[in-house]
Amino acid sequence: MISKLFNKKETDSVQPFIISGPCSVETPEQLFQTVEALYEEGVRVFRGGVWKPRTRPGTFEGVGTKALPWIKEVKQEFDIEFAIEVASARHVEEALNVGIDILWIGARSTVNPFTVQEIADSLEGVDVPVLIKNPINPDLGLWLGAFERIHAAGIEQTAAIHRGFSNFREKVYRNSPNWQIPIDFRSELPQIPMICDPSHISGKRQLVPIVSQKALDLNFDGLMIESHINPNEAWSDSDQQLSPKALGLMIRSLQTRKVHFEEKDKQQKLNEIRDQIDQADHDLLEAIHQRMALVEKIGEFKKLNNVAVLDMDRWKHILQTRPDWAREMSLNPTMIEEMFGLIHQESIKRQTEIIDPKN
Ligand SMILES: O=C(O)C(=O)C[C@]1(C(=O)O)C=C[C@@H](O)C=C1
Repeated sequence: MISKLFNKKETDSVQPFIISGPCSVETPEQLFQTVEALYEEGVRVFRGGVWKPRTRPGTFEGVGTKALPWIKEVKQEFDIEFAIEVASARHVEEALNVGIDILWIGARSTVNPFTVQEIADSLEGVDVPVLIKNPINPDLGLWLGAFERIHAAGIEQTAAIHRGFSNFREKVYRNSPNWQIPIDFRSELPQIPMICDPSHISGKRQLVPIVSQKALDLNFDGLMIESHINPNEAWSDSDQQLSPKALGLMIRSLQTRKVHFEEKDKQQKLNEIRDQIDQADHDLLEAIHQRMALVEKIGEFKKLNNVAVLDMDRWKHILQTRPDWAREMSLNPTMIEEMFGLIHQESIKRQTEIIDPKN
């Protein structure tokens, strides 16, 4: 049940917390059959879209309010909890009236502070867990802001859902994972459980196990995965839904990891390697410090001879050679290119301060 997610301690087993269910609730039969099959696979917390925010009009926008009694019925039949997406005060009211257990705020709502505030206001005095998906654009502040609004309304049980970020002509993912954003989120709000939604990141079912495994390797607390009794016939997101059987198989095949080393000698070994990393990082900073001193020397020289700070030819040469050197050392050339981009930016800043201290 969802309470497990909020009571999880760092030392607890790393079994991921699973929420599953169809992208959309379509018919009473589809809902019942999907829940029944997923229940057999061990799923106890369910999801199902009722009101669907779609990019383009004219596509299936969810069956709406009439799905709520169907959910109430399956909740009575099985001992389960059910989560639905809400995007307005009316949705919240209708969901709570039929005893929906968990609400989630979708990516298209998180992006809009007016919408989040409307939902927050409608939750004043209510005790219900709220899951908040990341905004569609890679903006950590918006995501954190949504939590601040919901917490200010008195909601205590909240969790984050990482569903990836919109992109342009990206070929692999439907929504780019940008893993650094949920990692940064966790360093800002470490007490908030983080769930990954591999279905929306992947966009195709073949990729769902890979993204799920990656999330577990990054120590996410749970997974929200779309599953449909007959994925190919689904009225929305048919490419990314798994059958309940496939979902069960996938969950059992996921490699779960421990959060920490348990044995003392292994922890000791880790500490030794970390000491070496500390030394390597210190050397790295020494090298950057030396480089900056040389950059400043050139800055003085340029000032004396009235030469401009930016030297495009030299910068191009650096941009060509450093990634090549990186490749020879089995380093990621793109990472090294980005690193030199930052270093060059700092060089320009320092030389500008030397040449023109007023700026
Ligand atoms: O080589 C120079 O002219 C420098 O000032 C050094 C440096 C660098 O950081 O390497 C800085 C600015 C220039 O655009 C090119 C290179």
